[in-house]
Amino acid sequence: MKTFDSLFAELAEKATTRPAGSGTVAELDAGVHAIGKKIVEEAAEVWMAAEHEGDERTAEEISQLLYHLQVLMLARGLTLEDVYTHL
Ligand SMILES: N=c1c2ncn([C@@H]3O[C@H](COP(=O)(O)OP(=O)(O)OP(=O)(O)O)[C@@H](O)[C@H]3O)c2ncn1[C@@H]1O[C@H](COP(=O)(O)O)[C@@H](O)[C@H]1O
Repeated sequence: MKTFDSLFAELAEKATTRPAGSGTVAELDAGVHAIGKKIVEEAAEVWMAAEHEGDERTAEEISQLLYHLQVLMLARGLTLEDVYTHL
């Protein structure tokens, strides 16, 4: 099972090697503005799932939000440590 840290390592590797067909690479190429819009969209889906759907759907939406947050971190050149220092 992936963790937040292992997913970040995987995405950082993809950002460097840029494999064909990677959604992460496509999202990075779309830029911070597009990624930010995706984060807002996913955050709303988390909210709606938590209020109106079950635990499984809510967990799935949260995972997607975490993914897009990590892509934004990579787009900005932020590391996990940069974020963890504020926790
Ligand atoms: N965890 C995720 C992940 N969560 C969300 N997403 C992307 O976010 C989209 C979800 O957006 P939506 O909520 O709008 O769902 P949707 O409407 O069904 O999808 P779209 O119409 O937006 O494509 C998915 O289609 C994926 O493109 C993710 N894409 C990738 N990952 C992980 O990242 C790894 C690397 O992915 P690639 O870069 O594509 O190889 C994968 O192995 C996965 O583990």
